[in-house]
Amino acid sequence: MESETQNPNPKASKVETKPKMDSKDQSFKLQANNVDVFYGDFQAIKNISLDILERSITAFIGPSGCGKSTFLRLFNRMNDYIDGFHMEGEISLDKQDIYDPSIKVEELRKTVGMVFQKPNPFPKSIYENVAYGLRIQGIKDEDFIEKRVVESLKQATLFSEIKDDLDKQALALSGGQQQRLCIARALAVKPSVLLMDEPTSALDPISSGKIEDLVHELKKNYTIVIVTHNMQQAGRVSDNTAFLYMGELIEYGDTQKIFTNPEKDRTQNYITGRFG
Ligand SMILES: Nc1ncnc2c1ncn2[C@@H]1O[C@H](COP(=O)(O)OP(=O)(O)OP(=O)(O)O)[C@@H](O)[C@H]1O
Repeated sequence: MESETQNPNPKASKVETKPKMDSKDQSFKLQANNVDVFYGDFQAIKNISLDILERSITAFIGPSGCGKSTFLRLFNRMNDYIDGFHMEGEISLDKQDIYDPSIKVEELRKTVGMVFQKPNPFPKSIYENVAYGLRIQGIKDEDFIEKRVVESLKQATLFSEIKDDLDKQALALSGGQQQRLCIARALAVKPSVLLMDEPTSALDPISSGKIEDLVHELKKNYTIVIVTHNMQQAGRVSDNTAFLYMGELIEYGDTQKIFTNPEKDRTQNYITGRFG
């Protein structure tokens, strides 16, 4: 067996899995441990381990098809119903295995909310879109619902724009407003984690900027994981960045470091636009 002393640089190929903590009372909110994902015979995620800090923003970057969305969706079990999906390894939230048979997926998704690439409001009023998650929980107290709707719309920095139009069709809003509405809808059930899969890719630069500001603001109270193809965006909004390539985690750590002085050539080539 090869001993470490025979390897001149044993750390050269090791991938860091834990980001640096800002303070001692921060902890890891989400953890992936030796995770493999298969769609039928195809392996989309290859032995990824990675820890995500609470109240931080973590970006997943990498070329199309490298597994970013698949990996993101593991954290609220959105892949479960995909034909041929199979996972090995462990994903935990607050140190609890979320694939344990005792876990109720609906409960998990209250804690781990998701915002998708294309804004997808329901064909209902603005108010009812945000109230939806509360109503399906069986909450009937209208005063409580109204308070939560207003609070969530304010958090999503949409309230001032639509406060006189709460009964208006959500689909009549602009794309950027619809996306903020979807964020308000996700926030209304009081999650602690928000997964965002390319949340600004369908939006104009001004709307994208508003979402970025909002994400930054939400970090105070939420753990946010964002998939993005936009390098500038990853650099601007995230604290830590994970670079994936062909299903593998190539590099993970402080965003500024990844973007200015990455450890791996592949990361350097990707962030400087040489492929992807
Ligand atoms: N439902 C599915 N069935 C079979 N293969 C799939 C399925 N979804 C994704 N894949 C494959 O898994 C791999 C990872 O896909 P995934 O969508 O996670 O990548 P991605 O990095 O998010 O890509 P993009 O940036 O283009 O959205 C790809 O090769 C893709 O073709």
